Amino acid sequence: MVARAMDEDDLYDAEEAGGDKNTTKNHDDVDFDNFLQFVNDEIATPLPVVSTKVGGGVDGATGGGVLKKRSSSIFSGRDGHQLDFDDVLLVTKPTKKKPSRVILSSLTSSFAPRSLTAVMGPSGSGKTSLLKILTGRVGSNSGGLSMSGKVRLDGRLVDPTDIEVRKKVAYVEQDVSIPATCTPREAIAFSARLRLDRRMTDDDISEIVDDILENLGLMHVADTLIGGGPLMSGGLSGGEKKRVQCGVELVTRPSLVILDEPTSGLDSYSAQSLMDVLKRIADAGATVIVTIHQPPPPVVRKIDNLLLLLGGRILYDGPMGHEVEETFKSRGYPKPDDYNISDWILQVAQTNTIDELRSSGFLAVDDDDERTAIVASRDVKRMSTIASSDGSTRAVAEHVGLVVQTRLLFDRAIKQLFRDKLSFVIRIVVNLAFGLLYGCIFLSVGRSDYEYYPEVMASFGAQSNILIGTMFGVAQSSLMEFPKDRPVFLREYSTDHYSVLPYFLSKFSLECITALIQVLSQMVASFFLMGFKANFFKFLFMNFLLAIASSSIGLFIGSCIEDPSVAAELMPALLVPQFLFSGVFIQVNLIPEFLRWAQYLCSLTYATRAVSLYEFGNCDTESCQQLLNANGAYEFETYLYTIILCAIAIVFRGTSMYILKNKASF
Ligand SMILES: Nc1ncnc2c1ncn2[C@@H]1O[C@H](COP(=O)(O)OP(=O)(O)OP(=O)(O)O)[C@@H](O)[C@H]1O
Repeated sequence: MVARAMDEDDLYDAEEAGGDKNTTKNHDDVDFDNFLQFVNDEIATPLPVVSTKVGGGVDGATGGGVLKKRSSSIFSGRDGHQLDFDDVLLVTKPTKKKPSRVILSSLTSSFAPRSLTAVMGPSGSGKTSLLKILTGRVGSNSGGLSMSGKVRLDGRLVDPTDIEVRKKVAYVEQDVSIPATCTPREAIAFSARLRLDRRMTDDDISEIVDDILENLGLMHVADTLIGGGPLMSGGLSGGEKKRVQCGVELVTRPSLVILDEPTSGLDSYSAQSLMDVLKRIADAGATVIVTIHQPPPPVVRKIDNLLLLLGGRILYDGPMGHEVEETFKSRGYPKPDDYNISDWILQVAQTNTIDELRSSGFLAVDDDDERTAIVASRDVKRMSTIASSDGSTRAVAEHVGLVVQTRLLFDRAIKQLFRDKLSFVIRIVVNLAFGLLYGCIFLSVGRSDYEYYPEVMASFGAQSNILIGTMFGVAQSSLMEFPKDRPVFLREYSTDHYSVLPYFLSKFSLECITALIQVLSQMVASFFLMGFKANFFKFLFMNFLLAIASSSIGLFIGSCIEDPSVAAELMPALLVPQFLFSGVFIQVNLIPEFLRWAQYLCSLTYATRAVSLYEFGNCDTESCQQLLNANGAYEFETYLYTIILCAIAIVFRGTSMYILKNKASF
């Protein structure tokens, strides 16, 4: 394994051989120059990049000794990013009922490379909000919030919401968003294959994956389904899932790692092990920032710097350890012997009022809420520029192309379908059962000679029933499935796993397969009992197109509306009017003219017309022709109905793609 890890490092070194470190840096500079619109500054002024706090330990040699030390890909050296933020203010927008509330009060601080910084503070003090701003998940346009301030990466002003900036930051959110049907090994390997250099062999990838699994203490569950969801019992514990999410981000050897409560839900040994991994990554050169609640002493020893927040203000910003204790002691809060430091500082923060803390010298006394930070030791511990690298910066990797991205996504989706097969099997069984029911109710309606109008109407009703069943069934399942995929897509897209097109292509391919099985099961059960005259395959094809158009509508609603229950409420509003305008309940020519145009908005209209042409088009009886004319079936050629349904599917899918891309990009 060691030999493998070195091979990989050699590969990176070889990639770099063509240019020195400055080449890489200049590349970054060019990128950042495009992102300087943040708070309307036209030209970024490179700051003298400083670290205000204590840097990390020496390369790879520190840590609590919990884990086996060895040369490893995730611990190999890199250039960290200096991250500064200046006057970051986050307030809720005032409404008629609620006045504006300050969440973050003009915070200014910085995080240096080669250091592990803990962001601590009581619940609600603004830790997650700060991380969301720094990682671009909250921006100046976030609904309900107003944000201002400046963020600099390596001294250059950037817009953290810009997708290109976001891709530089490995962000592990509080909520886990890994597909439940993957194993930890598959989840990490998926991320590695898509985000690491395409020239890596499968063996290289599996070495890296093993390395991460081992270091994150996940080997014993490496091949267990992550689980979760109503139909998949068992699976990993919350803490294990969280570690998988960390592994997925650490696979790229990131230079800037931001983790929101990575140790919550972990037992103390696992928390210690994870912090040891993060410390070693910081020692390798990365800038590592974590939010954490009351870490025990062994974890505290791994932390280089502390940013302590209270009510959106900075209470302490400086080195962790002895300096924190001294600062609190000098301001009248000496730590009692039976307290550990993290418990003590949180107790002080929570049991004293802002005024008391101010009068002790903790917060600025000039009563200016927007300038409240004291920066412990800032003057004496100022360090110069970006921490130097140990010379093994990774060159920009060549990622796999769109075809491989699509294949990998499709493979994962197929596995997902098979592993979560119960819900799919239920869907098919329900379709078969309904198909049989329809078949029995409309038994042999298609075997009449359609002389009388009620015979034609019965057959038309039977066709409509099949089509409506398809429309509801497919749109519903597409809408129900999407909330599971949505957070996964948003995380993976924004962390540079793949582009939007492969995601939609793989999803579409799988949906074609599942929709076809769904439609086929219903039609096999009903079509022959009903005894239609139409060609089975033509009917099946039109029904399938309606299914695809309907699933596209489901996807569209799912991408617009985050809350699945709201989306489910909205669904009937989009589907039910289709019965009214497609001639099922009332002939189209009887609908008042000023409303008749709505028929053209309904996918069901086109499918119904095409199918009735297949069934009654060759029938010369007056009844058949009356129905076809009344419902406008002759308005277009049959092939045009096919084209229109395809166009509906494309428009709704394209719009969903656009909406999701924008959501993930923000
Ligand atoms: N979108 C929002 N709209 C309104 N208020 C918000 C929003 N996001 C966060 N807040 C408020 O900002 C405050 C800080 O929230 P935040 O999640 O950043 O705290 P935290 O320190 O991470 O808490 P915890 O440790 O419990 O996770 C809270 O009072 C929260 O209600």
